[in-house]
Amino acid sequence: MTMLRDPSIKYRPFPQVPLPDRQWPSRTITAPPRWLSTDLRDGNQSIIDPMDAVKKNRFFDLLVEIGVKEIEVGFPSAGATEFDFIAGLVRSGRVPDDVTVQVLTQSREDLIRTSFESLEGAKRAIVHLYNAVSPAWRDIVFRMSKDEVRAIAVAGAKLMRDEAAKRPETEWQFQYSPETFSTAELDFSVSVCEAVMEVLQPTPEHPIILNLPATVEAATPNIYADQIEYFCRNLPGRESAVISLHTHNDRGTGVAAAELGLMAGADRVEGCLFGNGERTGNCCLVTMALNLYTQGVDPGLDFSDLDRVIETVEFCNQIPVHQRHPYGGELVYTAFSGSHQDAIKKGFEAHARQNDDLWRVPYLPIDPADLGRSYEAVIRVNSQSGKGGFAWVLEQDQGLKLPKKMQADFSPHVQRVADELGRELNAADIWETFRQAYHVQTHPKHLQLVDYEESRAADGTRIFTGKIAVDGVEQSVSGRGNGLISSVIGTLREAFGVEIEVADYTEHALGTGTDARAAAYLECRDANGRTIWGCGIDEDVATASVRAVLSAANSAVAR
Ligand SMILES: CC(=O)SCCNC(=O)CCNC(=O)[C@H](O)C(C)(C)COP(=O)(O)OP(=O)(O)OC[C@H]1O[C@@H](n2cnc3c(N)ncnc32)[C@H](O)[C@@H]1OP(=O)(O)O
Ligand SMILES: CC(C)C(=O)C(=O)O
Repeated sequence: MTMLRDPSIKYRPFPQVPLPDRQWPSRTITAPPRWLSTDLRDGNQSIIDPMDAVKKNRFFDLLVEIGVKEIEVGFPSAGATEFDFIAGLVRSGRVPDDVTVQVLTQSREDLIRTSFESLEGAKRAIVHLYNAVSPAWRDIVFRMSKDEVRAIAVAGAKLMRDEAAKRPETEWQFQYSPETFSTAELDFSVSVCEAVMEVLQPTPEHPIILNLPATVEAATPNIYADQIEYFCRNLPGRESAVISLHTHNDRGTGVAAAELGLMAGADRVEGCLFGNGERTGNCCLVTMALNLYTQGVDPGLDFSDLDRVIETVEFCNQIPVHQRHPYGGELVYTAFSGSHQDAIKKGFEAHARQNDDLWRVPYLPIDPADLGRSYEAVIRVNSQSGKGGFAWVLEQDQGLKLPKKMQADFSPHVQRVADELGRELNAADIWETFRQAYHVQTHPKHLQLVDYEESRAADGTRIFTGKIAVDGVEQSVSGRGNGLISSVIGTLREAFGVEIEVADYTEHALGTGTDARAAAYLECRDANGRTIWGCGIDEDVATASVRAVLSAANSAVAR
């Protein structure tokens, strides 16, 4: 086999656009575009098994629910499934008044006629005509000159005009795509579109949609933006055209190209949910819309229950949404690594304290709750995790707020278990590790709080009585007020010879109202001066405190 020394010699750099005074780089997007979903057309034509009517109907309903107002529902001349679905839909009365359906046709006579027939009876519809215009398609696919290719577009436009005139009961809009626009000569694309406009006579009140596809993405997104700005500046009658973008993702920048294209003057964006579409897909409408959302621009599309959207899209396309897909992927709000967890946990705490709604949580570009995601899975623990990780999980799962020093004490326990298991630790694993490390609750072999009662003296001081057991041998304890902890410790020392001394004590509430409980943490020293921790979780502070003493005592006994 002959090997090329440098295979890249097969390729050439994409030429620059002659636009030295380009304006788009200094613009910002301040309003959403008109959105068109082509899930049921470009998306559908790219999947292994195109959708049947059940799937198409379900997808259509989803698009209506999330607020898409222009929906390309198919390619009527592709076959009976497509035709029947489209004809059935427009006649079913299921197209809301504020939604316009669109169909695509090649610029071929029989296909255009079939497309109009499929829309018979529609209140309003867009017929979308296309033919490829760039050199490779002219030379290789059509073997035609520029004039001949322009003539294909003009002939199609004339037929569209005439077919529409036969059906005045429908409010028609015309869309023309110079397919392969981004790899064609710009002046030629302008001239073809101009010729189509001459036939269809659009006005500012009744504009044509000129859709400028990056049919195959072949350059960096700034080049596409230059092409859009150039086209907008050089199209005669620009005010009578809605400029639409239709990007593909062959270089992985389909969304970026559409964003820059909007900055360059476009009005409308075509794409698919989660970037389905030919080859590497189309511009992802979810990503693009939520990118706007995170800049404070309401995209006008509702993704507040994103998991339901994903469920329908996956069912209809039979393609899973990647776990790392922007905004929607299962893992995109999850931090496993220690420093990320630490920052996110601090971010959530700061967010809870601040007075405004401004979202400023490190590592999370959007509030998962805005998309219907809960915070629970944001931080997950494995061997790459740090203190912030398990502290967050314990707080979310058990309501426990571990003091910082106790987090440091618990950390090696979690690390050991994560290394031993070699997998992610779930909340139950962490809680079990915690229970074992601090003898939380009781263990048959250890000390137990058997009985506990609390009352108030006339001056309000707490009075308590109870029993402690070791291996079933019970011992009474009692105390008053702040002497509670020391009196239990005294009882333990006398009855069982357990030596512990309190170094520090913290408590916090775990709930409110009838669910109110408390957690208490003791930092203690055992007889050898080593630090041990006690932790009690209970229905009130006093009980939690006693349990904390017992758990510390259990640790001391265990040593
Ligand atoms: C970029 C895009 O995504 S465009 C959308 C593409 N989507 C689809 O093609 C899905 C639906 N398509 C279909 O079901 C079929 O292609 C049909 C029914 C429309 C047409 O099928 P066929 O008649 O077998 O034609 P086929 O699809 O092979 O197209 C090839 C012919 O169309 C011509 N053609 C291709 N594009 C165009 C165009 N935009 N305008 C005019 N002619 C075109 C080709 O030159 C070729 O002509 P030739 O046979 O004289 O060489
Ligand atoms: C028909 C056009 C809009 C298309 O799908 C493309 O060029 O990718």
